[in-house]
Amino acid sequence: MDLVNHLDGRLLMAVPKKGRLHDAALSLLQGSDIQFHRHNRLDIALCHNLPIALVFLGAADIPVFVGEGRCDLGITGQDQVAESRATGVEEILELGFGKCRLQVQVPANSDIWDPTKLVGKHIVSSFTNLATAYFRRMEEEVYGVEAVNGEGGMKTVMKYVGGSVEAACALGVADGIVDLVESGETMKAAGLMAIDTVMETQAVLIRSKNPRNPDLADVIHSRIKGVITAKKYVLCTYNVPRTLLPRMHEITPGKRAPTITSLEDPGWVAVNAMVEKKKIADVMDRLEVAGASDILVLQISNSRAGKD
Ligand SMILES: Nc1ncnc2c1ncn2[C@@H]1O[C@H](COP(=O)(O)OP(=O)(O)OP(=O)(O)O)[C@@H](O)[C@H]1O
Ligand SMILES: O=P(O)(O)OC[C@H]1O[C@H](OP(=O)(O)OP(=O)(O)O)[C@H](O)[C@@H]1O
Repeated sequence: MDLVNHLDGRLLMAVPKKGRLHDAALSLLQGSDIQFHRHNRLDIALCHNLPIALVFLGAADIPVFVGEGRCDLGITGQDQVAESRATGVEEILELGFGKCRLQVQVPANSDIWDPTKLVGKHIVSSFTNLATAYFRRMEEEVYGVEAVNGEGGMKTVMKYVGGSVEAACALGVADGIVDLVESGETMKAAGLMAIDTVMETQAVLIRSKNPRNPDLADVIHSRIKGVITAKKYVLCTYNVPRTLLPRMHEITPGKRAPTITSLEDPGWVAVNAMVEKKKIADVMDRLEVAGASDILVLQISNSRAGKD
């Protein structure tokens, strides 16, 4: 198949080809009804039902390709967007997965508790741009802005390593590292402890500032937002005497406002309201105490809200 000719006029969407973000990104595409078949070993897949092609790339390369306008949309980590320093990229939607922290770590048995104590020492990271900017701030704290901008500041030595960054301290290559932490298991297993957070990150939908087909980019944005909202919320429905509505409104304000429907029984109403999944148990307890009955919780399989 002549893929290059088939790409003509299609919106190009970059997706992580492996790693932590891959599965969740594919699940979002599936929920958004972006249908494709990826041929064995091919990093480009044409969609059957939309004029889109998916481009499977490393998470770190995605902001670069989108920033240069070679791809129009992309899914990657906020950490990768910041590290890439890509200026042609807009972060348009936080996706709620791939949540972790980029942290400064040192050997757990070291007496370094303050990151300024690492100034002038050896640091290893896969995020050398973010780590360099961070240690520049530390150097400014220690030596003052003028000294660091002039020749006086002692430079922290930054070394790039593409993977297994946690091994650097044990190998004697680094005094500290800057790497991602989620559960902390990897850090603990490597005998390290975190002493500061450089940034919090999660997966994000990014868009080129000049997409090939802005209308289609908007449609995909909207579909993905619908899937995210559906995953985040449930629909809570219950019956309640109309007189109790003000209190109910406080407990279930809904996303915009709850829907109130009259019941055959005069004086009673039915209420429908979207509630964040993580709060639903507490909300049900409070509704019951406040006098609601017939409380039901329904999963939302997809959603589309108006503009915020
Ligand atoms: N433990 C984690 N928990 C949650 N999200 C993570 C975690 N580790 C990484 N991420 C997110 O996933 C992104 C990709 O990290 P991952 O380790 O999967 O790299 P990768 O795709 O294998 O890339 P590489 O080609 O550098 O190996 C990170 O930039 C970060 O946003
Ligand atoms: O705090 P934790 O839950 O242990 O997660 C942190 C680890 O996850 C990431 O690596 P990943 O396992 O994706 O593999 P990689 O080193 O090949 O990137 C990251 O680079 C850390 O090493």
